[in-house]
Amino acid sequence: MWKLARFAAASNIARSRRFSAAIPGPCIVHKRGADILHDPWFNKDTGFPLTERDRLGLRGLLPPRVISFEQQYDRFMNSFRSLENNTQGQSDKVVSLAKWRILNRLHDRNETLYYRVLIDNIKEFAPIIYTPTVGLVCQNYSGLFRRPRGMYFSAKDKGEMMSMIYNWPAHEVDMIVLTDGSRILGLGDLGVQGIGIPIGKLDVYVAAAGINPQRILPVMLDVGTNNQKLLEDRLYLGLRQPRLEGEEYLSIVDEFMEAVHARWPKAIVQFEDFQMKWAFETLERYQKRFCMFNDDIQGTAGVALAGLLGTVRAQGRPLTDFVNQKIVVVGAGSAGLGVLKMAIKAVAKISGCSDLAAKSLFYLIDKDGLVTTDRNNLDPAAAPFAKNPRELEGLTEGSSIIEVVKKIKPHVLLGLSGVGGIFNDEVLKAMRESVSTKPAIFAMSNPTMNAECTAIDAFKHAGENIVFASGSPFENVDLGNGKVGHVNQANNMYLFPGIGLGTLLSGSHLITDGMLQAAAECLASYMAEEDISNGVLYPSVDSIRDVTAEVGAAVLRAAVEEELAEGHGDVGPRELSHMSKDETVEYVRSNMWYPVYSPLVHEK
Ligand SMILES: NC(=O)C1=CN([C@@H]2O[C@H](COP(=O)(O)OP(=O)(O)OC[C@H]3O[C@@H](n4cnc5c(N)ncnc54)[C@H](O)[C@@H]3O)[C@@H](O)[C@H]2O)C=CC1
Ligand SMILES: CC(=O)C(=O)O
Ligand SMILES: [Mg+2]
Repeated sequence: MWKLARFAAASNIARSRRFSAAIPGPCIVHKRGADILHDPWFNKDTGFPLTERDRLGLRGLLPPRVISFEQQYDRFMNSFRSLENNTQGQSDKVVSLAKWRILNRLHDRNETLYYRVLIDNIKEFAPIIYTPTVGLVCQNYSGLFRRPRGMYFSAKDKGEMMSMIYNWPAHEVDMIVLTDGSRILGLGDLGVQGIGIPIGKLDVYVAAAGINPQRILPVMLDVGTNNQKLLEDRLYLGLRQPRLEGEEYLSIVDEFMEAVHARWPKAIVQFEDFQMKWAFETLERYQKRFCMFNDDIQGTAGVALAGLLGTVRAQGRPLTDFVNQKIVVVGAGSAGLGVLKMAIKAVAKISGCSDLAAKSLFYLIDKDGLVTTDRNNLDPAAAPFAKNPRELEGLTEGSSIIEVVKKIKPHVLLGLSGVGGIFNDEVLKAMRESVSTKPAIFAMSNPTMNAECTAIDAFKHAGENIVFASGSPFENVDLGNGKVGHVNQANNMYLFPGIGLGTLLSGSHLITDGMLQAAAECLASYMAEEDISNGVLYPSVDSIRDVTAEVGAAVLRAAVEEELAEGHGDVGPRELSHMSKDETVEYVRSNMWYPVYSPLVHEK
């Protein structure tokens, strides 16, 4: 399974189809006139052809000239570029929010054009609709709020959810991203303002996986907030009460999950940015009952694992050498522990060693330092990864990052702590003594200001031969003499879209460890040897649709193998099981929605 095969990089369909002449199928619309102009799904702005204006009662509601999609696209991009020029010299925050606003306005007005510009410019726009700017948007949500997007279920809705779910206007929903706002990126409890995260994640689903935007649903479960500043903010839009705890909390999530399942039994629910205790508890509670996964625990684990395997290859070593690596993980939360769980299984599988032997490679550090069995009140979730201090020469319970790095000289230093800058100059300099020929530094926390270190500092202090990855994007680093330090983006966006799409097309009712492992293996084998040896561990965000097609196919095939695939639409389980690997990739790719103006046909 863990053999590496370079998948033929398929051509970038999004680019080649940009303004393709193929005539799209008609789209039935049940409204007319101004109602269509105010519906972002159907609205074409000035792009409605004259015949359509007649058919739909739009004559006179628009200026007479018809503007082509290409012209509308260029007009938007020109406005975006002018905004960039006009905001030069202003603070990053002001510029980022201005960019988010202009994209959001388009999203609110004309979804087809919005998703087209997003797909075509994903590398440039992902940092605006996703991390890091989405973090800023969540922090400023009350002020930025103009119109609602998605659904809000609050503690006050207890007993009502089963009927409320029918308030959502779309008949079908494939993909739901759900948060309770309790751990938004590395920004902590942002209460109802965390809705920006499901919205951003689902935009990535549309751009990367071609999930039809009419069939997505961002959801906020507002059970209160423990963020005192928000509770005191007069303009805060969520419930002004402390978070529900214990059974009261779980009963709200249970009710929501039952309601979703009742209306859309096949919808996939992605849990996102829940604080650790609820992230693990809800995963445990629902994974065998509903089609769901936790992106921070499971999606992140696969992306990190692909990176760890990449670092073994970057050293010119075979994957079986994974078992000889020393890896320090800083952050024992949902993300860090998810990574450890999956990575330990992978080491054991690749090298044939026991889980215990595999565990010995990893050193776990949290806010109280090195996690050992000597710790009082050792968190049960972290306990399986705690070191026995008797086996650690020179290190003790609570040893600091710098002490651990100096002593262990790890191959990899991986941060999922949410604490900006904790890989300080001293820690990074200590990585120069790493036993690896190509030490790896993964500063995976988001958004940018919460990254454990910057890319520039990593290359400056740890040396030019490192492999570097961050959760939010950084520019590549100019090392002088024409050399460039490559910055990888190690973000779960490389996996969750494929996990969702592959599961959807398989028709599986569950998302199993096997399906998630297939996703991780696929990403791990995506990059060619030559790229890896140059420190390029992950593909460019530009090719995210290609990556997602491969990952989706891997997930689908795993579901077939586990006999969970029930098929989707006209394609049943037998047809799925007869597809070759390449045919599966093509099948997944051909099911990606692509934004074009469809002729609208009115039906009462
Ligand atoms: N790149 C990616 O794809 C992903 C990145 N993340 C990021 O990872 C971070 C953590 O997420 P979760 O694990 O869900 O959070 P969490 O709150 O569950 O865990 C944070 C962990 O960091 C530890 N920590 C806090 N201060 C520390 C310090 N000074 N030194 C060492 N450890 C410290 C805490 O003890 C805790 O174990 C967030 O910033 C999040 O944005 C999360 C998921 C995916
Ligand atoms: C990327 C992501 O899921 C996070 O930072 O929480
Ligand atoms: Mg997350």
